[in-house]
Amino acid sequence: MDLKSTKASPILPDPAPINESRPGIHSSLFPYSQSGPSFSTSGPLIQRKKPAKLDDVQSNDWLDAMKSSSPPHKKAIDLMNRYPSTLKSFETIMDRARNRKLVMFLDYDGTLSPIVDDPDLAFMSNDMRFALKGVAKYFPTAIINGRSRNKEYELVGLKELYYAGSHGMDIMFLMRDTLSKNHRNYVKSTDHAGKDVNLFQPAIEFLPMINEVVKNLFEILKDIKGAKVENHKFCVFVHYHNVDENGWPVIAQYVHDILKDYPRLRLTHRRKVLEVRPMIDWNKGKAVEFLLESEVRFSNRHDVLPIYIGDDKTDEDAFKVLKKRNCGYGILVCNIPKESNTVSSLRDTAEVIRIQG
Ligand SMILES: O=P(O)(O)OC[C@H]1O[C@H](O[C@H]2O[C@H](CO)[C@@H](O)[C@H](O)[C@H]2O)[C@H](O)[C@@H](O)[C@@H]1O
Repeated sequence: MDLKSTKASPILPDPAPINESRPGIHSSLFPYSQSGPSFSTSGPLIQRKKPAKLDDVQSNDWLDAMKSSSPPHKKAIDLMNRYPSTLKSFETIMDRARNRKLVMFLDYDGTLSPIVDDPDLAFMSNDMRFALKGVAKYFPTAIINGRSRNKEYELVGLKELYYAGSHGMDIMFLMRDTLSKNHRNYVKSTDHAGKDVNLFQPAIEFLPMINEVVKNLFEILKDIKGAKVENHKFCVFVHYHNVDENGWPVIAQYVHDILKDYPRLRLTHRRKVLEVRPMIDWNKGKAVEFLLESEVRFSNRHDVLPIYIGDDKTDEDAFKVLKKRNCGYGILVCNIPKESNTVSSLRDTAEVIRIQG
């Protein structure tokens, strides 16, 4: 990545006026949408009352999106024609890795730990930890996930890794004075071993706003049985895995009511999770480019072989970067057919352990 480009702000320009063609729902609730009022840090007044009508979410796509993002678990289908098993091409990958600097990127949820209904119980196995430690001994290894950086570290617990939390909006990397001087998105800090590190936080100006939203969501959803709000520093997640489907419209309306006052935050639908994050041009792919550049000075080197293993839609941004640069390998962890920018796949976390072993 061109270093100069990291100095340009990834913050998207102020949104345009409200989209009148979507009555009843604020257009900021659609990805990269355009919408009204300017940046507010004072925050809306949240009144904890049951939404009288559910017009906003019912007359729009919210409920449909919640349902279609949360289908019942499908039976595993053979993916081998579409994305052949990485286990089969592993020798080829290792051949290409000879005389090159391999750099490993991994997602956490669904990649290092199996997907479970309660996000607090998404632990990785000791076998996985052991395998990961083995990889990190020889190659720079980074975890890039939607959770907060601290949470990632708490779950993985290996000091020798790089951690990029909040979908890459909170990257910890080693000191490079040339990179870190006088930029508002760089923060000096220390890692878990007390070593000096830099943080790159492209959404740092959104922090007060996100904190307000977290507070309001906790307050308004606290009595909804099964609803869970997760604060992941630069993103917030509302899980409704354990909420009865009749309660989904109420959750949708509450979240909608809060977000309509924050046009610079966007909402995405994931499987039984609503996700709120800053509307900035930054994602896991940009985080990969950033780490490759800051840690291995990638742009001047042809001997670097990045491998990215992930299972989620958000990992596709990283797969796309590798594909566009025509370098390295994106590996999809998946046991159902879906569109992806990878060329090979692993079925589950057990296979992720195998290729690291
Ligand atoms: O980095 P990602 O792969 O995009 O995932 C980030 C999210 O991970 C967690 O949610 C996912 O795993 C949960 C535990 O297995 C599961 O319950 C949920 O359905 C998955 O979406 C985490 O809870 C979220 O806050 C993260 O955003």
